[in-house]
Amino acid sequence: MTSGGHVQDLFSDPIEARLIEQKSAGTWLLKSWLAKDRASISVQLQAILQVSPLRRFKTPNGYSMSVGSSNCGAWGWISDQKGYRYSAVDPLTQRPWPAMPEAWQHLATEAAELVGFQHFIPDSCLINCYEVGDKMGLHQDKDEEIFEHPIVSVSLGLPIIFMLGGLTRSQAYQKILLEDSDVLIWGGVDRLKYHGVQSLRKGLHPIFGSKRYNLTFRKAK
Ligand SMILES: O=C(O)CCC(=O)C(=O)O
Ligand SMILES: [Fe+2]
Repeated sequence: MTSGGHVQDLFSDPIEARLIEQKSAGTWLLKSWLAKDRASISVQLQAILQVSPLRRFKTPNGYSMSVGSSNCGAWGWISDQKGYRYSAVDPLTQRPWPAMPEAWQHLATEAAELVGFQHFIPDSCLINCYEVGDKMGLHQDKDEEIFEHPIVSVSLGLPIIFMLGGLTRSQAYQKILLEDSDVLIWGGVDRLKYHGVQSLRKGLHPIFGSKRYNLTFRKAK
């Protein structure tokens, strides 16, 4: 192998770009963390969506959410006229949500551990699919029974700007670029921070096409 080829190999290996950035007292960004897993995650994701397809949940005031959503794991986050909550049954299929792949649970547990959150065993994975123009306004994740565990959020496909705000809606937010294979973790003093994402911009990703998927791992119950 020529030395040029060797350098090329090193720098084209996405694993080389793995990096941990602390964004706030209780928030960490793991850059390119899942690059080596994304092809298998994509296959597992499509299998899950065959069983429990993406759908746009209705908010309690009757609007459709901008993103398409589904779940896997024991508990799925849902929304309808009755409010936001966790359900063991997919309201679309009237069957339990697909099981959370073991590899997914492990990656979420390991990522949390890496930044100091022990014993995080998620029982819920919300799947969101963003198409061009889709966004999510500032909100808190507060439908879980306890807030001792962090949120582990995996980004796949096209990049998006994540907004990390404060503990009140009116506080200024920092912008965090989330790219394919990044993992964002927030917990502890940041667990109830307002957050959201800005509109997805047009693009084409080699595996995920014109979309961005987000997997949000939580301990719901
Ligand atoms: O798509 C994201 O990165 C954030 C999603 C989110 O905050 C949620 O589903 O509660
Ligand atoms: Fe959220």
